Amino acid sequence: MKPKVIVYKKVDPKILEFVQQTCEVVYFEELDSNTYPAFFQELVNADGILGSRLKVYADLLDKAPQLKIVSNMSVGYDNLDIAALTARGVMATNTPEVLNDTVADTIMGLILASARRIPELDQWVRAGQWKSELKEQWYGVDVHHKVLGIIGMGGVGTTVAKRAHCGFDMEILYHNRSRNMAAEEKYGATYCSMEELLKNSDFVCLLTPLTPETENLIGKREFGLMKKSAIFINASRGKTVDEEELIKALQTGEIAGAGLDVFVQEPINMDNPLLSMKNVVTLPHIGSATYETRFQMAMTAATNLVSGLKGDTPANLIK
Ligand SMILES: NC(=O)C1=CN([C@@H]2O[C@H](COP(=O)(O)OP(=O)(O)OC[C@H]3O[C@@H](n4cnc5c(N)ncnc54)[C@H](O)[C@@H]3O)[C@@H](O)[C@H]2O)C=CC1
Ligand SMILES: O=C(O)C(=O)CO
Repeated sequence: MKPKVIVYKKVDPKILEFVQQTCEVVYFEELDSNTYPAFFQELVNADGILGSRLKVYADLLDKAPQLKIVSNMSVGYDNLDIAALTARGVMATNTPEVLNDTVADTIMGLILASARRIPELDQWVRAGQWKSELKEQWYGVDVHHKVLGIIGMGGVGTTVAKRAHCGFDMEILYHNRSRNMAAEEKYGATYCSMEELLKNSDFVCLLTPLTPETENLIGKREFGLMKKSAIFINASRGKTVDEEELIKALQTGEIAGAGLDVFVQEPINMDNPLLSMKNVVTLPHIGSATYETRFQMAMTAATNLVSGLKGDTPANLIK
């Protein structure tokens, strides 16, 4: 008998066909108040689940006594309680590497958009404000030859460093749990303390996973250490930053601007002050959201799922 799996995110039909070769698939394009009851019903005898963002904690695992593998279709896995999964002998996998280039492109987009004020000026042109030669008040700041500080020099961080160093002649500072010799050798990145990085960077880019250690990693003290001209970029998770302190730092001119792909609450509340700040560029968590990369992520997640259910060790087993 084929193992039973639930795919709870919209994926390309080719992904479903691949999984169906070895598994019986129950498919939900998304989980919402309409589909949750059926999802929980199917969970009772599911061997595997594939999707993203679902909080897989002990309470959910209690409803899934047969579960053998949780295949997360993202590299970040702060939605999984790894200790609870391990205690029950359930494998968990993620999708690293395949998204590095796309996420790094998004981050360069945020850096350029905030430094050169692209969304703000787009609005200005469309509003019919471009009536004479551009005045100094609309100038931006250069990105090339500036200092980029990367906190969390892993797969995505290294790929951002490559673009920034090779394409924009930027000087790279980084802070990480351990030295990244490849980034140092290939992209001239310099390892430094968090404090040094914050004091000396023109752009501070946060790329750590969300863990108990990194929750609110950047707050009042850290914004206070940054240059007043600094632009803060966050594409990790909203909770790695104290969002209230970010808002204050932007309001008081402690920093010059921000480019944000992630927020404490997603989708963002329309009354979030960040949305009314001209010096903030906001994106709806689109880091990896291209057709090509989402397909690769889904195929990686499907391959992990099938491999785990066949009794092999999945390539991206979270340890
Ligand atoms: N906005 C988006 O759509 C996306 C967001 N992400 C986020 O970015 C995170 C990083 O992704 P990858 O680079 O693929 O992961 P990775 O695991 O390759 O790199 C993370 C790096 O952060 C470092 N790190 C962890 N804790 C740290 C700490 N306390 N201080 C300093 N460094 C620390 C690690 O040593 C590692 O080098 C993901 O966990 C996810 O939350 C990733 C992809 C897309
Ligand atoms: O992979 C992740 O962690 C994301 O946030 C979406 O790509």
